[in-house]
Amino acid sequence: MRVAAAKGKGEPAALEAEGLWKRFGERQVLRGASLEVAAGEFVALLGPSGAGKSTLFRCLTRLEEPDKGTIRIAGHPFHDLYGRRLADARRSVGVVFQQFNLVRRLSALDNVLAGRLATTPFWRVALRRFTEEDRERAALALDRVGLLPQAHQRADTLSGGQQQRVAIARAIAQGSRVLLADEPVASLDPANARRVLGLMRELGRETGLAVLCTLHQPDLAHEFGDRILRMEGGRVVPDRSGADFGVAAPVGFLGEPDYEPGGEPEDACEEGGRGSGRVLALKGARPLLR
Ligand SMILES: Nc1ncnc2c1ncn2[C@@H]1O[C@H](COP(=O)(O)OP(=O)(O)OP(=O)(O)O)[C@@H](O)[C@H]1O
Repeated sequence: MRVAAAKGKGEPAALEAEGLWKRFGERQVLRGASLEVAAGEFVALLGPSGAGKSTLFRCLTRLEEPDKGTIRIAGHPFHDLYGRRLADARRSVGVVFQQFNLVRRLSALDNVLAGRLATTPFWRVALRRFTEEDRERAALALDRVGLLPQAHQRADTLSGGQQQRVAIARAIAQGSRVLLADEPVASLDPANARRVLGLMRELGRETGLAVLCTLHQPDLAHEFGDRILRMEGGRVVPDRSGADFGVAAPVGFLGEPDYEPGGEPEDACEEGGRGSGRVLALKGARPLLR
């Protein structure tokens, strides 16, 4: 079974994993985990502690090698790349972790510039001579997450929420098509958690960034997710707990309709493409299965 994204006809998913298996010693953690995330979609992944969410994420970035299975980014195979080609392709996948993954003693701007490393010759990095274009791109990304005034502030003096926003800016600056966020709000207070999740969702809608985000709080998953999946028995399955929360429509519909006023949700759904996942969710908050 594959948990499919709502996307346009013939359009590849931004992220597609199929049949991922991963074993650590006697412990079979992934047992054929499959999922898709469409461009612009925010998919929340729930699951109890130890279910294998972080393992899945590490496999999706190839920080951990899956024993079996395929991974595609925008339709291009990612699972069989090595060396320079893997490093280049990794730029397409931004990451935000629970433990703020910034270089603590570097400024916010330098941390965002680090996202440009894959495209910058080594001598430029060694001499910290980034091009004007790199600097402008990094500054624009910081501006987008509301942190331009903190550009020269050391990362370890920023609040937790600000650090996560820097990590998001780094993904924007490196031109990622997919953002993998592994419990990005676990260490944040509720207001900051909502701000970070809201930012990721907005970016998806503005730029087509596909977001896969693990969460421990089902209420946040229901508030922000266009679709909600769950890790169970080493596989990814649709989350069935929506009814528990009385979820009918995702917040995007309540606050930011993205189809023609007066148009039927079903019309938008038939059209497919960006945004159709959200409208599809209106038809019952049920993910597509194929
Ligand atoms: N490198 C490793 N070596 C051995 N076992 C591992 C390794 N990484 C993960 N595991 C095991 O795999 C299982 C899944 O761990 P994982 O961190 O993926 O779960 P999780 O769903 O992310 O949990 P949590 O929500 O608590 O972060 C656990 O039993 C864990 O001990």
